[in-house]
Amino acid sequence: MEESFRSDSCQLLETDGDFIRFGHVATFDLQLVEALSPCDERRRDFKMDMDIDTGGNQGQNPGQRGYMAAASGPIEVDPSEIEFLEQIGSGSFGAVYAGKCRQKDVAVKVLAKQDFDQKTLEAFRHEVAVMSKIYHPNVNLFMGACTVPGNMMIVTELMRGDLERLILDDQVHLTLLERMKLARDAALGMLWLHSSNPQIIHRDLKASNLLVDTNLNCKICDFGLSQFTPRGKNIMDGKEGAKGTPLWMAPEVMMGEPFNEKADIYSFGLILWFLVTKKEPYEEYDDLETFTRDICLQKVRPRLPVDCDPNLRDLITRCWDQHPQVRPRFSDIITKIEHIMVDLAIEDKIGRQFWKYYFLQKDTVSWSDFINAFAKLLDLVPAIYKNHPIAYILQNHPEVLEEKLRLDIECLKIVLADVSKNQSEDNFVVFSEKFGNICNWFGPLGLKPFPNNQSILDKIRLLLLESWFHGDISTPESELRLSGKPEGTFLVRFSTSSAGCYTVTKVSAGPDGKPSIKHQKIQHRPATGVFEINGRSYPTLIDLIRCEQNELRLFMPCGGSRYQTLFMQQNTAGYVDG
Ligand SMILES: Nc1ncnc2c1ncn2[C@@H]1O[C@H](COP(=O)(O)OP(=O)(O)OP(=O)(O)O)[C@@H](O)[C@H]1O
Repeated sequence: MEESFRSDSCQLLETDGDFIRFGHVATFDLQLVEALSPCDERRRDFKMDMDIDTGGNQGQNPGQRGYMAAASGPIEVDPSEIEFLEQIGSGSFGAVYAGKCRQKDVAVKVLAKQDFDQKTLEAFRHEVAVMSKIYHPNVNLFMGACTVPGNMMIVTELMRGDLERLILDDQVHLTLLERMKLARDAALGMLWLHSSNPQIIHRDLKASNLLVDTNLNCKICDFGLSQFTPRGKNIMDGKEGAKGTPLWMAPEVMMGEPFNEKADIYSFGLILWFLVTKKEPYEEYDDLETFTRDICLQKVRPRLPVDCDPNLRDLITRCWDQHPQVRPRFSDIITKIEHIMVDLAIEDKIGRQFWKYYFLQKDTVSWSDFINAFAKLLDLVPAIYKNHPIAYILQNHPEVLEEKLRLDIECLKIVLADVSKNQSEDNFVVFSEKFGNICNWFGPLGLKPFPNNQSILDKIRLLLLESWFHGDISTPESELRLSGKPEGTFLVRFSTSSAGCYTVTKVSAGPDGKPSIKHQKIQHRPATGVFEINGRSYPTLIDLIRCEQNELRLFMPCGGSRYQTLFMQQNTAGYVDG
């Protein structure tokens, strides 16, 4: 039963083999070449390219080494230039190896079938030429190919692995936000393919065809080659699971009906479901006939978890809708995912709106871009300098800003900004998620006139002034700072496990009378701003510590908070009460 389920699927994979019309490549180049000046070197190159694309390969013997070298397709790679290392995957197409080519780490796909007839061979070469013209950061980089029968292989950039393995790996823990970022990357790559001329429909979009690099960037692979899938090679061994089966395939494709790029959108809906649930779709099916009937006629779809974000739920259900015309385009999907990503990163209502308004497409922004926008939101810049970005004023005319405001901004920067890995302009960046955390810890974010006359910046500055506040240190670090200190020494830090909460860590007497270090959570409801410990609530964290010091036996602040250096050179006396 299992066998027929899988082997039948390969017939379904081959319903339509000519969605890319090869002549388009030449037409496209012709338009470009006309735009070039007659003496432009590229004109000559394009001419050669066209000769090849239109079959004018005079003097070249197809099938000989050198055929592709003249085309504008991928660089022809001689098999002797490839050093094969270990096998890293296998698919219907053949085996994939990690390797080295011209001293660069690469992935090499060796075609299982090497004895194509002449027509298929030509089609394969054209296909490879089209693929080699796709350059997008979310499309696996095509580097070269060997198109000589007997040694047919494709060389691409080497990635860390595929999305399926990554998500199903128990050792890897990615937040839903990180998983949505992967989805957005994939959608960006797919939008590029769908918008290409000729349009490229993937037709075999699934988690194992999405590759992930060490920085968790996701890239599309294996597009445009599915018509070269050898019949009968879709049968997977038990270990590989249900790859190459119709699991991810749109109903219209399964039924052999005409289809368009919306078939990829259906598959993408399943990928989103996979990212949400971290489960293979349709694990309960092992019979193709039942499966096809249920998906195509009964419109069965995988079950979404009850706690799934409603916007994500809506997006997924529209993607896998039975009717292709109802399914959104990748451009809409990307915008929807971006909204969902901001919603996941930032709970605070105003914080969310702010980030969507200024930075919807970004999950990281430079500190100067952030503070310029944030200053506008909080109306921080004095009226006469309204048209100047605050980052510019801070750098060039700091004297025009009140000293208190400058200190406020320093305080915000120290809790919010991270050192940029990419050396951005000012070396500091702000992550949407960190901004969301700051809103949770110090929010809710109010606008002018500020509630209780305190802006979020006032709240941050006042807390950082307290020598017991150590902010973003880990549990082991807090224990290290308190070790050997007398009973009653304490510090307060951000909770690492509960959004918006804090932890008080103190030295107290253990059961044997010896000092031991204890951690206790301070609940904080970001929406109301109330702080709670042992059932008692306070309007601020400072009030809580002041009022609870006897009850909790908090007698001596632990030194060493990095924030204290901010106040050393400042005359902070006037700012203590806001
Ligand atoms: N560039 C690459 N870098 C790292 N791993 C890769 C690369 N290309 C492919 N792989 C690995 O090899 C596996 C097989 O790749 P391939 O694209 O040939 O098959 P598939 O898409 O998984 O299956 P099928 O061909 O049946 O659709 C991928 O799932 C991935 O784990």
